[in-house]
Amino acid sequence: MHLTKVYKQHVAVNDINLKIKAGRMTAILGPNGAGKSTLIKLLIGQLTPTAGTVEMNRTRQPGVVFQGSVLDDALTVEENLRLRAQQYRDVPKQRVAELRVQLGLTSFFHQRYGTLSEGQKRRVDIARALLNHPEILFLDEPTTGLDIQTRTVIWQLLHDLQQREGLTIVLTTHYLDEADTADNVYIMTNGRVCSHGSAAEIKQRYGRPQLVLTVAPNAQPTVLATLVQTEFHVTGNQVICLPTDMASAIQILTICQPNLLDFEYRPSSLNDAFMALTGKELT
Ligand SMILES: Nc1ncnc2c1ncn2[C@@H]1O[C@H](COP(=O)(O)OP(=O)(O)OP(=O)(O)O)[C@@H](O)[C@H]1O
Repeated sequence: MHLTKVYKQHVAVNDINLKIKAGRMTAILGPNGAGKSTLIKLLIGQLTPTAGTVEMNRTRQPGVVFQGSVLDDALTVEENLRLRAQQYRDVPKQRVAELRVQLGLTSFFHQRYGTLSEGQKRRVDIARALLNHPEILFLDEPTTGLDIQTRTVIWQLLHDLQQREGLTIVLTTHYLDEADTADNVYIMTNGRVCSHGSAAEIKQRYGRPQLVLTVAPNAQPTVLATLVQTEFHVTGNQVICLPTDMASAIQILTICQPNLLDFEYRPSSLNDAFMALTGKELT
């Protein structure tokens, strides 16, 4: 609550209130330098806040996956996991074998960690963080630097863990499509949270749907005359309208139909919301 972290003069995290819901996936979305990693480090207790407190109801230590791995390149996947398992007091013997199956590590289980692909490494890192059966798993940008297929696999795996095991997941990302599927999203810029809620709520609050009308030759004046109550701009033979909701988009289409060659309806996206909130695109 009211978490703040100041590095010398720089305020990296500025008075942030965060509520993590048990058994859900929470995404902290923001561009590079927004303060996401600092926030995660405050939540797991790796950094001491300059002000504010963290309250966590849990019995076991949380699992944490950092941006850089803590595993040994020269050891195999199995050796790494067995070694790490020994560092906890009560990890049952079969836990490593369980995670091998659950995270799909079998085909490279006896391969040295340093020789794995980035996606394979990420899976082993997640297995390592789950050795002591944590109730909550923190991941700092788990999919950054991965190709799109591998990102999808890792993302699916995290959703499965959350849904099947009831694991609470908190992760940072700068990919909008990933945040879109989380249960709860916090949008961060310059150390502050500028919006939070479900992706659908944020889109509804800040996003604007677009209706793109491709207008028949010479019909533009007629179409524009009907748009008295709608914001729009014109590019070539296209009129880009910003209706307030789907119902008003349908109304525009009904009135303009005789003068249209084509149309496209684009529902509001998290990117629109991000732009509306920050004036910048999240790239
Ligand atoms: N140890 C430190 N000393 C001074 N400034 C720091 C330190 N760590 C981070 N910062 C600064 O704090 C700000 C937030 O950094 P942080 O790593 O939390 O951002 P981020 O959102 O995680 O970015 P990225 O996506 O690039 O990891 C940045 O401006 C960064 O330069």
